[in-house]
Amino acid sequence: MSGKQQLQVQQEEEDEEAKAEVEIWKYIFGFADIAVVKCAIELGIADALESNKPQPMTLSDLTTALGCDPSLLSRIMRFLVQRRVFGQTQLPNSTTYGYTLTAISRRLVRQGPQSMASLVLFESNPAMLAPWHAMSARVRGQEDLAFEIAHGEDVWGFLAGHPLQSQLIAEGMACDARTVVPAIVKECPGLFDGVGSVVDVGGGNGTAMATLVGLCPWIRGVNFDLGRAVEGAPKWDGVEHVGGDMFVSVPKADAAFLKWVLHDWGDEECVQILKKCKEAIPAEGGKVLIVEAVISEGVEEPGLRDIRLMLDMVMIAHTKGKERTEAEWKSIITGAGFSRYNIRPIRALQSVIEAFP
Ligand SMILES: C[S@@+](CC[C@H](N)C(=O)[O-])C[C@H]1O[C@@H](n2cnc3c(N)ncnc32)[C@H](O)[C@@H]1O
Repeated sequence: MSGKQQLQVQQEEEDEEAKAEVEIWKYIFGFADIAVVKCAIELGIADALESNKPQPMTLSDLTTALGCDPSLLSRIMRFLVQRRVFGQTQLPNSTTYGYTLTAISRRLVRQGPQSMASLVLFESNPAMLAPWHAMSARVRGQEDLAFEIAHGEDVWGFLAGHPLQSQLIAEGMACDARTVVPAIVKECPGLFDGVGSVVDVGGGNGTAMATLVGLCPWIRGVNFDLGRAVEGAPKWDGVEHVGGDMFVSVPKADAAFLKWVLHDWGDEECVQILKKCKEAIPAEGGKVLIVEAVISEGVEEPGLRDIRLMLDMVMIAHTKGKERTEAEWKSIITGAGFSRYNIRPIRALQSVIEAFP
């Protein structure tokens, strides 16, 4: 190696060290992001800004509206403005600044059409954070799931006995359903042509079916989930709630829809669930729509890939499932007896996998 090359290598190493010196702090204090956003939702900061729209709110306005300590609130806002969660703008003819919503904080408005607030509150709930501390034990080979190590039962057993968390998951999943279902309908033209009925298997509180029926009014929707999940669910036009166990049987329909259900389960359970879905749809013209992430090597948009890999870690912490590659999807789909499948990517964490009997 020439002297010049040696100097270049040395410089690169120094740059790498300098970057790492900063980056390591993200891992030390990474929880601050989730905790402060949770705090902002609980305080109702985005809701106050939404109510005052289009006027920005000064610190004094916000302090009065939320009944908060001004000095602490200003530090929270400084942190969140730095992350572009909120914006800050100088008021006309004034030296005072006001806070505004950004594309991120519009998703923190509790009742907003793009709201992801309930999903933040579900994932940051102490019961859902506890299993993260048991990940290493599970990875080292402890048979119990991380969730079981933390709570003594799996997530579904736990939710059955904890109505607050059960409601949080239902509302959290509904946030995703409200954005993903319109993306599916828009980006997969023809997907629901000639489909008269759809059963959403593990459909939670029915938001996905209600959204689908709203966009495709020729569809009769069935929202199928565990009895306790559908008992308290809201009533939706065009959607029938049915309680039951997808490992036993699935209500009949032209198409079965499974969003963020199979990733909660191991391969064996996925094959069992898919077989029950196959029994529920017509052998001719029926299909199963699996709305899940597909982890691929290389071609994924890097930001989405990162979140898909994060979601895979959530699966270790909370379930016995995983995010799957196309080869892994193919294995369980063919294992359940489907003859063919295709994958339709959408602008979301999930793709739509169509599986045909
Ligand atoms: C992660 S949530 C997904 C909810 C919904 N599909 C969505 O994406 O908005 C998984 C759902 O599976 C349901 N589930 C779990 N075990 C089930 C079973 N044995 N039979 C039917 N549903 C079940 C849960 O109650 C929960 O609503």
